[in-house]
Amino acid sequence: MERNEMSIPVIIRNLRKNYGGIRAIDGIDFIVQPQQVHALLGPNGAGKTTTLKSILGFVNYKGDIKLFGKDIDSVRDKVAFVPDEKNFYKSLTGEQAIRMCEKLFDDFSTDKAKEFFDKFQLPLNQKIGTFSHGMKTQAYLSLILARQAKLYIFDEPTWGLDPIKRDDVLEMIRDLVIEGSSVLYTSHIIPEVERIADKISIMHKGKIHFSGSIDEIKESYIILKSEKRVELSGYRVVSYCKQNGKHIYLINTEKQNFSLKEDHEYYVPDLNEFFQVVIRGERNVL
Ligand SMILES: Nc1ncnc2c1ncn2[C@@H]1O[C@H](COP(=O)(O)OP(=O)(O)OP(=O)(O)O)[C@@H](O)[C@H]1O
Repeated sequence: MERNEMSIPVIIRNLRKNYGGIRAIDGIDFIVQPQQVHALLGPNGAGKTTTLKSILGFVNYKGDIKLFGKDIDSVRDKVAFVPDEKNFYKSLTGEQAIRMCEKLFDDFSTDKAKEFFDKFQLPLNQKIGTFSHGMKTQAYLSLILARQAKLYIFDEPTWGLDPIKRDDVLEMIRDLVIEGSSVLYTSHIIPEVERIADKISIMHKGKIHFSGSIDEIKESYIILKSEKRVELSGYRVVSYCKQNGKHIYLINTEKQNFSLKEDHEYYVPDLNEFFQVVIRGERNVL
């Protein structure tokens, strides 16, 4: 093992996972760097949850996953996660769940957990199984954020939350990296990703199609939209799709001066436009 791998929260190399005949993950690589919020962004069925389950050792997989240079079982106490299915504490009240976490996790703060329950206005004496979807999400977040983990993994952490709670949770996630931890989370909500992610991996049909920052998107790509097909030989067209009757080209302009004689509409894409062309064009743009 290289020495510096021990400081890297997640390294994934050639991860593959099949469920019977379904190829859920098709050879992905990515790295979660220290003190970064890394978002795994993709449409339904992209393989995001399966990637998290593989990292956490909840499913068998092929390929290599290292957390702080080690296998998950050696570092489990440094990793806190909110799963996609929130059934674990359903027969417990908030109070009982907090007591259980106290016993389970050395890094758990009872005071912090109670503060979060209070902040989210969750009753401590009601069974978590009777909570609404949004309340369950908040209860799980309260129990996880009360830990002092080195790596936090969230599967759709804002699922079912109202806009105010969503904003609070996004701020809490940002605070984790300010305090020195690292975060990997899944989402398909682009404005949320735009707000808090340092790095974004776009996943579709089991593959990572882009991994980088919003600044890298803005510095290295343009979108060209046209009513008719455009001759772009000589340019690096990395993805193409047709939408609302328009031809849309995603062009990598790195180390190239982009100039067209004809009067075409072209501009620097925001994350939403970039995501749409990558996914609709089904291209790996790296
Ligand atoms: N237990 C399972 N058995 C069989 N197929 C599965 C299982 N879990 C996931 N899959 C399949 O693997 C693929 C990836 O699913 P996954 O849940 O990882 O996607 P996702 O990106 O998290 O989707 P979503 O955003 O809708 O939650 C899908 O085709 C899904 O049907």
